[in-house]
Amino acid sequence: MTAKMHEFADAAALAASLADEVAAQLETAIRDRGTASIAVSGGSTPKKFFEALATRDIDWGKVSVTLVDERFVPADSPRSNHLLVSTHLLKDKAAAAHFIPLYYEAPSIDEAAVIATEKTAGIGHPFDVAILGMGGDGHTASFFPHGNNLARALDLSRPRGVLTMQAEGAGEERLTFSFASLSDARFLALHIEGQGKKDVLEAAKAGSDETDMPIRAVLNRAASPLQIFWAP
Ligand SMILES: O=C(O)[C@H](O)[C@@H](O)[C@H](O)[C@H](O)COP(=O)(O)O
Repeated sequence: MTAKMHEFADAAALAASLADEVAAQLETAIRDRGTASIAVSGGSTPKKFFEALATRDIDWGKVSVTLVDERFVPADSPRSNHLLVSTHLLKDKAAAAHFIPLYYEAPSIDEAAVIATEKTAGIGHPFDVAILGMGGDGHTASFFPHGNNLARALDLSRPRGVLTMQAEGAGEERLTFSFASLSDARFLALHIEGQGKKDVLEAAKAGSDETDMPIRAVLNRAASPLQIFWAP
């Protein structure tokens, strides 16, 4: 599917524009189907976007928010994406949203992934909005280069759900929605910032090996058009 580039003068302008677009997408979903669902990524990039989206005056009580992926740490860990979203997004107007975490205390991460799949089964068929980030190694979600579960995670023939991932560049073990869960989001966006990430994107476009740069799966095989939001 094609990718459309949206470039902005700075991160603040990008955050405002992406927040407006996402709010409009969620409002349309609520109007058409009564509810809306959004999956957001963690990391450092989304903070300004989250802060802007939290102020948008939509019917947040009808919106389910979840994570594209999560480090296998409890919500009080500084590495937790749940903590990041609670701090920067689930406040102000968006405090009324229904958040579904991916991390659950369980005897193993595999059992936590089964719980996360069950807990999120009622949303995301497809997601109304999915916001992806990208690492400097070309990972997105927790689709890390040479990850132990990467082939399964990128296999669009597999069922929707949450998988585990271990990889050299990932730090903690990860929980991640599969590509099949994210690929057909009604609004599928990649939010990256800085010249370095733009260079990584160009390198990804110049090759085809998804094991080396998993973002290539999203660039080349996503079911929905990919909206790339970039600021210097
Ligand atoms: O849990 C995570 O870290 C994210 O979901 C991950 O996929 C993130 O989007 C990239 O690593 C980019 O992170 P930065 O925004 O910090 O560069």
